[in-house]
Amino acid sequence: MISLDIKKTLGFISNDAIATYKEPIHKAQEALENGSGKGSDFLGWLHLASSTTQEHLEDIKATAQVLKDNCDVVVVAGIGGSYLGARAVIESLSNSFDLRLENRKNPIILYAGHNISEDYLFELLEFLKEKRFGIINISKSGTTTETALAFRLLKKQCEEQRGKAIAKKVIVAITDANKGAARITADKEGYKSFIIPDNVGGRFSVLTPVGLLPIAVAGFDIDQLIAGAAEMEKACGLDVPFEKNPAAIYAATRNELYKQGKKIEILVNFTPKLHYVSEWWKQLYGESEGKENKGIYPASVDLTTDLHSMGQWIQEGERSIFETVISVEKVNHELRVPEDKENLDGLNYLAGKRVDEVNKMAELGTQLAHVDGDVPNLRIVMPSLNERHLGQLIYFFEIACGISGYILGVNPFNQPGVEAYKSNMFALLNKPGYEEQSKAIQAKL
Ligand SMILES: O=P(O)(O)OC[C@H]1O[C@H](O)[C@H](O)[C@@H](O)[C@@H]1O
Repeated sequence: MISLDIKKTLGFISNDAIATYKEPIHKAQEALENGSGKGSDFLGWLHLASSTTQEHLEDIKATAQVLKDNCDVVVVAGIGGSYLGARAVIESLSNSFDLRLENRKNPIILYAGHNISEDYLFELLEFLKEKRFGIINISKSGTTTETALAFRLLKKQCEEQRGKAIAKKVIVAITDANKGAARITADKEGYKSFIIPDNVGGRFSVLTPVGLLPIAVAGFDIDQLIAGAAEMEKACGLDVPFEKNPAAIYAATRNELYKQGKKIEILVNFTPKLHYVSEWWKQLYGESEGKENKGIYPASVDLTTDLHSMGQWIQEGERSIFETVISVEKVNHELRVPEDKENLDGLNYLAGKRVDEVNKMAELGTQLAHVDGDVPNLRIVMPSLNERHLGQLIYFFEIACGISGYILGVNPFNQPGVEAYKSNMFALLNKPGYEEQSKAIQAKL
């Protein structure tokens, strides 16, 4: 089971200060459970894992099998909550050189619809030429421009390359039950489709087919992922005492640090496999808390890589940061530093040691240095990187986010600010219906 260690924050905030959150956090938890808080239309994620049926998982696995049988490459088209969760799990569990592996059992997973780069899309379509590829088109609203644009291009190429009949088999839609262009297209074309429940917002949707289908196509165990999340649901339940509830302690600690002027939380890992877990986490916390002119700014670094770029700032820059380190206890492979007779590099003092031992000492040394540099450190310990622990981590962050947002006093389940760039873009592109905004924006240029 993953666990949380906040000892290295206690030189900055006191246990007593954390204890003052006991009552408000209990109230926040009750509000989540009873649906009496802000944004209560979007609490479908709260008991999603424990209420997921085997039948639902089998349906997803069967669809994944169709894609596996018929595709060498599957493109996941989606943005924000419609791709980050899947990518976080897939990249955590995949071989670091997955794209280069031959004799594959599972399709290569590629991503699109998360940018509007012409070069990216051109090069993707070039790569897909003559490949047996399929598409998972993911959009809760079914109207997101980035995703719709990529899907239009991908669908055309898939149909031209593989024929309409096969295209219909290898294109799957994950979207709203009734609304949006993605739903209309899926129904008209007869694609297999999955529904994103109304009451699950994009950034909380990784344990719906949004995350589960791509993860299953990539060959990972979605039963274990859901089982892990359900375990964490129990560990963070309303009946668990405050001191024993990791999500409550995380929410309390980060809110207290924020109150003490620590405005930026940096999520830290020591393995590049977790890079997209940080990207997923940034959306989860950024969109949930960053509103009404408040909210901790969620940032991330990959270490030790970024110690050689951002390390200086973290050690000695403005003291407005704290870190949450995700520490993986046991790595999956064993590699020891070889003895070298000449020892030209002076590394013989490490001979015989596991590479991970070196990494762990880098981690410990970094933590101590940063704490000495006045950067409070939280530590989330993952026993190992597998589906079960990732499921636990996902739910831990989700429930802590709901609680934390309520403590902050915001609605953690909306994202009104995201619309501003969209309406400007539509106005600039003269989208029908935006005539007034088009005129107004032209006057600003
Ligand atoms: O799933 P979609 O409706 O396409 O939305 C994709 C993403 O973009 C939106 O603008 C929101 O800010 C995100 O919360 C969402 O995850």
